[in-house]
Amino acid sequence: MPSVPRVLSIAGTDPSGGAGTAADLKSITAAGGYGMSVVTTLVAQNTHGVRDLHVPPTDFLTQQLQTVSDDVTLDAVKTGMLGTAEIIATVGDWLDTIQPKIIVVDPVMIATSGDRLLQPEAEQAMVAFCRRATVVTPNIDELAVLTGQPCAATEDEALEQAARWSAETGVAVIVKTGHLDTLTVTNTWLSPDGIRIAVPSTRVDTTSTHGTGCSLSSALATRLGRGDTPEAALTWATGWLHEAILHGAALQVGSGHGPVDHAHRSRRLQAAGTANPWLRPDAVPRALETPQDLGAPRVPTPAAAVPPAGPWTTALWEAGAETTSAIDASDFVQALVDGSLSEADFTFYLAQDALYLNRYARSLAALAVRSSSTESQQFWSQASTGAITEEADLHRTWMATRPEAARTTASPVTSAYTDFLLATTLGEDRAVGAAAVLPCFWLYAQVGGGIPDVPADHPYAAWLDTYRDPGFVTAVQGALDQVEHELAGASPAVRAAAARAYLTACRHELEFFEQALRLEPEVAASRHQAPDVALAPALSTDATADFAGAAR
Ligand SMILES: Nc1ncnc2c1ncn2[C@@H]1O[C@H](COP(=O)(O)OP(=O)(O)OP(=O)(O)O)[C@@H](O)[C@H]1O
Ligand SMILES: Cc1ncc(COP(=O)(O)O)c(N)n1
Repeated sequence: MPSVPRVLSIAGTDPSGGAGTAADLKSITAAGGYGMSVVTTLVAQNTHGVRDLHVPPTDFLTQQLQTVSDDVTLDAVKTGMLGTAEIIATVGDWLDTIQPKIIVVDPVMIATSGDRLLQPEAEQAMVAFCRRATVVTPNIDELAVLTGQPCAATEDEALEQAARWSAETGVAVIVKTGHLDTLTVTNTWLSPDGIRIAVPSTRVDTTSTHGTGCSLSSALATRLGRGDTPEAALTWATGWLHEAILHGAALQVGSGHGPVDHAHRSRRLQAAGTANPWLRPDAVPRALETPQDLGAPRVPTPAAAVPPAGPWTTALWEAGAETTSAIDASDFVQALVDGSLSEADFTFYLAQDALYLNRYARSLAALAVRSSSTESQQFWSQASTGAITEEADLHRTWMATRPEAARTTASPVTSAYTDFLLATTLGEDRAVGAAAVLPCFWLYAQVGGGIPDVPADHPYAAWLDTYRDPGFVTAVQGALDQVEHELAGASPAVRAAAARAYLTACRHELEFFEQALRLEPEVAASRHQAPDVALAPALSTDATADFAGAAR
């Protein structure tokens, strides 16, 4: 199996780039595959709808298909808009000859705009075509046509329809609840033997959903084609698409139902991977005589959940506003708060947090050693004890049942942050060290202050409560008092170094939060290699139980 799966999309076109072949190629690329494209129908459409269709001669479709398969080994094939019974028959014959290992069929019938993309008289041919698939991805209306049932009004009804059809045909089905009026959109993999793998995500309030079905099926085909298990493939595809939908509107493409941002994740990773220094050389002057020397805030300053302790910490808060706002708006924090963060991502985050806290506690102890007053020594010592106690709590509660998380080692992002903290608290002036440890206190309290009350069944309710703990807020106030005092008494040059350390630590915080979203589920994939044939029936109940606890 090559590491880059070779995936062929067989679909219609969308010159505005949101659906069809364009969406498929972008999704295959985003999912880590090499995308290829055979065109069934030329569609003159944009974000408002379809204006015209042109169907090239079927002979030419056959030529396209054969030209690709004569030359390239296909790890997965995804079909989208087929349009007519003749095209369905042509693609069906070709598939029967080639017999690709993975066939994902998105039985496209009607576009979001309401335009027909499959001739009504071809519906039954499409139903029969679906029997060739490894997995089909109908929306609620397409599921009704497939099963010959009335349109399901609830998720349970849809699951029941799909389960019956799957058992009868031996083909797995993804039940998608995007078209139902539910707060959570769930994609459920249903195997013919009744096994269900449900992957929920929070519904995004947006009109940028043109091409979501095309994108999900292409990403799924790619992940299955590279050997992922059904659970790993569907989890990845759903999470990636959720992010793409969230950021679709920002593309400002068209004035109807806009596309999703297929490339959002790669753009984010590219930005995180640049070698640009975090701080501009002129971000902080060489010396700070007064707090005002730090300059006016470049962006609107969010209200601080725990107020600054005086003019110096006010100036630091204003200077760090850009990063503070970015943390609040980050996908990780949003997903943690709305509960859509996957358990694997959350477990990774907690495991890194435990490693972080251990070294953070040492940095706080270093400040205690170097303190010049008894009060200050007491404060840093108690804070250090608090951090190490919290680490022990994490191990006792969450990680005790997740041995692979307890065994993990520090990520590059965690190491960079803790190395910076230890080097600064041990090697720089005490005021600089105090400023460096402040963001961990202050920005956690900030995230906590912005969290709405969550229902008791929220998966991370207990963890979110720790952010708002009154004892923690008192500790934050104590840290602010220390930094305010240290800066007031420091030289202008040391104050400038302290401001730089504070801003650098703010940025480490942002990277620390977001790192869980940069994980690839390699470990899960390699532990659960996809079987060679008939993916879905090969899944055992034991395997499904194991998925639930699989680490990345
Ligand atoms: N508003 C939304 N919020 C979150 N996820 C969504 C939303 N709309 C769609 N999705 C995601 O996109 C997937 C496909 O969406 P949907 O159920 O609408 O399929 P579809 O009708 O086949 O798509 P298409 O619009 O391309 O025809 C869903 O299963 C879900 O993962
Ligand atoms: C060529 C082609 N294939 C599929 C769709 C469905 O996508 P949507 O329902 O989001 O418009 C489409 N509009 N065009």
